[in-house]
Amino acid sequence: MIEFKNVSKTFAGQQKNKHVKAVENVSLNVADGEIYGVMGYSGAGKSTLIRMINGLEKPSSGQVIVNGESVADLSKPDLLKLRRKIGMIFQSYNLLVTANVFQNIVLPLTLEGIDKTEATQRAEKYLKIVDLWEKRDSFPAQLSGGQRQRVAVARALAHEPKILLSDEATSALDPETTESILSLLLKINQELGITIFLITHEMEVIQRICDRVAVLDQGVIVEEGNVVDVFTKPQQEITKRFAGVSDTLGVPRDILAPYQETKQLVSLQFVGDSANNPLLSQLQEKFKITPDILAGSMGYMKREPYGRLLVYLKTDDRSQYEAALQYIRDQNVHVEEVEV
Ligand SMILES: Nc1ncnc2c1ncn2[C@@H]1O[C@H](COP(=O)(O)OP(=O)(O)OP(=O)(O)O)[C@@H](O)[C@H]1O
Repeated sequence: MIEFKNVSKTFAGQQKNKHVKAVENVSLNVADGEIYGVMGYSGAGKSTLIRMINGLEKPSSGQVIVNGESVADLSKPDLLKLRRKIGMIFQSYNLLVTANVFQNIVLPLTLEGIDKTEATQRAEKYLKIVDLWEKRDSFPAQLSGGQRQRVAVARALAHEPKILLSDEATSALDPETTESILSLLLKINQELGITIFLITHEMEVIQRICDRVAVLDQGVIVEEGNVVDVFTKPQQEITKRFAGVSDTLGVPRDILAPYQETKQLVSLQFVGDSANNPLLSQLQEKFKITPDILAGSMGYMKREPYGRLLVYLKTDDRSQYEAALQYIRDQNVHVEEVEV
């Protein structure tokens, strides 16, 4: 549905002959119905990348192909048609402040030439989907950040797009509101079949809703794949930083130092069914190991339960320890020894 073929984008810099390579030789494929996330720190090139999908930026080389058509080669009218099939939401919502919620949806539709009855019906339908029908007469200033983003989502959906682009849509929201917007995006993807392409610097966003992820560093994709694989077995340093795998789940290193002597401090990651296994009590039973839990977290990776634990595997018998590690791996739990 969306394909980047060896795409690079270079901007002229402020000084003569100083060019900025915002995106470099990016190739990726987003399938119909997928939620695809691009993650990277500020300045990595995420905005440039997403803006090439709806032709707001043109590649310096390579091609961005949407629905089989090269975006940069489209005529003006065809580009406009394509943009109608692509909705976009932003961190800053971009609502009309002088219009109420209902008008915020209806006005852009009528400007596009859709008749008033149809526009009104769509506004009602999509405001109900985002659960804001009761707020239809309110103005943006009277809404919370999460509600404003819901209006923006309804406005995008009212154009009945096949693709929704999300540019840091939850970055300005608190964790609870972020969760409600992310579950809305999941619902839209599943119930309306809309393909979602999002950019973010928040790992939680990727983990919660994306099927696949690309990690962008200085314009280059350094790692790409299924979200569970990328986060449980990150290859690149930057991905590890995002995933916090080599991390100690926030436990200060001086607290961990005494555990480090025996080198039996491990981090465990459980996904899906393995999250429900009583693994630690099995270690005790089978290997006479006393696990000391130093930190832990539990959440979801998309719909799968996902847990992490930082555990000290207490035993004087090194061979039992090694056997326990193997046993943990056999239970499909990802285990890594932690260096403090
Ligand atoms: N129009 C432009 N002219 C010159 N340089 C630009 C332009 N747009 C982006 N850049 C540069 O390209 C690089 C990538 O910027 P981009 O905005 O795509 O990154 P980003 O990952 O979206 O960052 P952020 O999360 O901070 O928005 C940066 O070095 C930026 O300064």
